[in-house]
Amino acid sequence: MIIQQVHVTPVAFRDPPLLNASGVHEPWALRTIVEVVTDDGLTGLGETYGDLHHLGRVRECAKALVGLDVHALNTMYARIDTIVGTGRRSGTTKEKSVDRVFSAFEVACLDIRGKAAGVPVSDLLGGKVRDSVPYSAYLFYKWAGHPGEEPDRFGAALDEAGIVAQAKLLIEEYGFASIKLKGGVFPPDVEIAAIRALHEAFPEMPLRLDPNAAWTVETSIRVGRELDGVLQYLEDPTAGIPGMAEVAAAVPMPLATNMCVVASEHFPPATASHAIGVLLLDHHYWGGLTRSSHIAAMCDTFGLAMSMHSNSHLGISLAAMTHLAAATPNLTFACDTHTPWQDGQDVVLPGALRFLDGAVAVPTGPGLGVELDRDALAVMHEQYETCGIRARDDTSYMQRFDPSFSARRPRW
Ligand SMILES: O=C([O-])C(=O)C[C@H](O)[C@@H](O)C(=O)[O-]
Ligand SMILES: [Mg+2]
Repeated sequence: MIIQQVHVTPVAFRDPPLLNASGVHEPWALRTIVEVVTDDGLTGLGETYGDLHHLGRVRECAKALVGLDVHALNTMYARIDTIVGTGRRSGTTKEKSVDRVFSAFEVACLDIRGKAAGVPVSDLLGGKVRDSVPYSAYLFYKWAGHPGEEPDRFGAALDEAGIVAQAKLLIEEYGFASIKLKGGVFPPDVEIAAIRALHEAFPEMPLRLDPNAAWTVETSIRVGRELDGVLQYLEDPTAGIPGMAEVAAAVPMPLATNMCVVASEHFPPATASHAIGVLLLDHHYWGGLTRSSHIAAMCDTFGLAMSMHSNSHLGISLAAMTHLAAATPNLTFACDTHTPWQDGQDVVLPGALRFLDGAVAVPTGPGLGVELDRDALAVMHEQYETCGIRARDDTSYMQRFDPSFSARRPRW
């Protein structure tokens, strides 16, 4: 199974104006689609970030993988390290860049290996321990529509009533059984009120709040204490391992992160200081599915619970996330997904991945279990060509409408 060709296609899809601590999502989200083709005619799919700088690296590395066997993942990683890492960056930054580029190719190779063996990717990761993977309703404060455009079908969510209405809509359509609110948008008391309103509207549902480190240690402790008994976990209230450790020691609920533990070298200080109780896995930056399984084993060793992080993504990523979650015994909590916000837009043929009661059934066919929709890929690539966006920049987009906006952290 020798790699003969690698196709790398940037795509763009519509994204609603979702608010966060950095600003607001632009009208188009970007992704890069990777297709690895072997000499025996098998094709594997991968999906990764779409920013131009990253796309350039993915393209450069794709050429270096031609001629390798799809099993030669260590050689593949070393080649990518030579191109992306050596001499250009050091430490965590270097490792993260290599992992980010490697991930899409690793997923595509696992897709091929699963197809060749006639087994799902979850089998290659040790076998599924659950038949379906629960996801949470990922709520965002949002504008009714992008400025100058018609409102989108989700409408505005700029206060607690809007957030509760959004939760109702997503739960009705997807059946989610837990809720995450993206915070760091309004002063903490406003977001506390939104969480309380959600608790009142959905008393049985586990709730999480993620302000993306928009708060000081003091604010984080105050919010954590006020939301005692209401939050399942509090995600990245403040920046950095030492700050998180201070908060963790003073609040009743566990702290989760996709910000302060993002490379292996963060494990020793984070575990020694008990900074986090939950790690959000993300194969896109942890170096693919196999390496993510190793991270899960590390979490098991250190007694950390697990959930999964997401960014705006399409169906190849959802399939990969679902296989990984299915084969991760210690994945404790429902995973994040941005799928509802893509509202049916996808590069894979419909039908393979379905949400039922908030969960996606683990595909049982060979490989990832999703097939590329070539027409959709062409349309989304054309959208990429014409949309004018080449890198995600929530802050500049926000500043177009509010020049005084600052993404400084901590803000409160
Ligand atoms: O858990 C998180 O930090 C995220 O999901 C990061 C994302 O980039 C989110 O903030 C977003 O889509 O704006
Ligand atoms: Mg987060």
